Amino acid sequence: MKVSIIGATGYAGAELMRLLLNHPDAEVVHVTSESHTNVPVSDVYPHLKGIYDQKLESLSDIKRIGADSDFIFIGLPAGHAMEIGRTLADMPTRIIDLGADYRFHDTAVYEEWYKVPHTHKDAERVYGLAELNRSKIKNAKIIGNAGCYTTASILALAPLVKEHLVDVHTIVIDAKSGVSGAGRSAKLPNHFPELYDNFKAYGVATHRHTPEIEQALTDIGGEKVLLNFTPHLVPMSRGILSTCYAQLREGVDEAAVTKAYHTMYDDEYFIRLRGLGAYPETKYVRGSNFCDIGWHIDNRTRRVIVLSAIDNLVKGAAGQAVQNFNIACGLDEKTGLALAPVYP
Ligand SMILES: NC(=O)C1=CN([C@@H]2O[C@H](COP(=O)(O)OP(=O)(O)OC[C@H]3O[C@@H](n4cnc5c(N)ncnc54)[C@H](OP(=O)(O)O)[C@@H]3O)[C@@H](O)[C@H]2O)C=CC1
Ligand SMILES: CC(=O)N[C@@H](CCC(=O)OP(=O)(O)O)C(=O)O
Repeated sequence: MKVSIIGATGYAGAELMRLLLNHPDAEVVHVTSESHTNVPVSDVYPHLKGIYDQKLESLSDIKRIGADSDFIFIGLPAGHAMEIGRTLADMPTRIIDLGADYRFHDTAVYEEWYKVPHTHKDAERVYGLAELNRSKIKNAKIIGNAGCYTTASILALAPLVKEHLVDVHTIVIDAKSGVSGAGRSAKLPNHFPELYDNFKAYGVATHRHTPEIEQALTDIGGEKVLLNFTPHLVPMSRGILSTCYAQLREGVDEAAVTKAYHTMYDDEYFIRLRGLGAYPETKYVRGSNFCDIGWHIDNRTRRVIVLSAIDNLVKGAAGQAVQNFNIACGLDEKTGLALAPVYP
């Protein structure tokens, strides 16, 4: 398969290159950047020297790049992928967007939270969270790859919501991310003295991943979900730990909770059930496509507390995109992704 990466100079793009260059069924034919056009990508990312020295191109010629690619992976800020999707709409090229443009069923929700008009409302698109949407991803023209905090949080809560074990109006998600989640461009809150030896929340009650998590959990349980989501920035480069709380429905016990996780995930290679009482850590998944999940029950408050850990750049972005690519190509989902985490 010939694949191209739009926005290859971003962190998600760089991680896509790492994974796709090692993928036995993918050939990376075009990589783009507007700020480093005509420069070898290995000048921007010296860790790729001698492995991939392809010159970066501008996306101004996206039709030619599209015509030369079976798949286009897009790693641009929100609001840019839909223009590409529209331009390539009549071509056979398939699109995997790592941003948010194609994640919502209702583009009005996107417009409300992302504050930009949606310009490709009638796009044939599917939500790209493999464990939930495999059959639709298989033949999709456009895959809206799930977000990073959202992947960790949805996977943690899905079995509880699916089996109706919790009151869906009581869900609280407290998530922590490494700073690569914010992208490569310089921003004051991510400047070393602001970040190092510090721990801070942001986006309280306003973060854009809130409606995405609500949409997926509503789809799974069939009951409208409204929840609280609070993200935090941690002074590490990669990783997300999501701590999710919900009130158990009457009569639900430890055994029912544990059974729900095993029923949903026992056959999922990338979900590692660490079990009741376990403490997943970001370091146990670093550089890999795994999502580790552990659950706890507080019998005093009748709350279930679920912990999930992912690498934001892998299962939260590029790895998930490659998993979706594998499904869309009819390949084994693990192709190019059977990587042990980097430890320590
Ligand atoms: N980082 C993460 O953990 C995750 C990121 N994502 C999503 O992936 C996408 C990329 O994120 P990330 O890699 O972190 O972002 P970065 O900021 O690191 O990279 C952004 C990329 O987009 C390009 N770009 C920026 N502005 C424009 C523009 N106006 N027109 C064309 N190209 C532009 C940049 O290229 P250049 O400046 O060289 O032209 C660069 O290649 C986003 O939608 C993000 O939400 C999803 C999940 C996790
Ligand atoms: C730490 C940090 O800043 N994280 C980003 C995560 C969002 C992101 O990268 O976008 P996706 O929606 O494509 O996952 C943020 O909070 O905006």
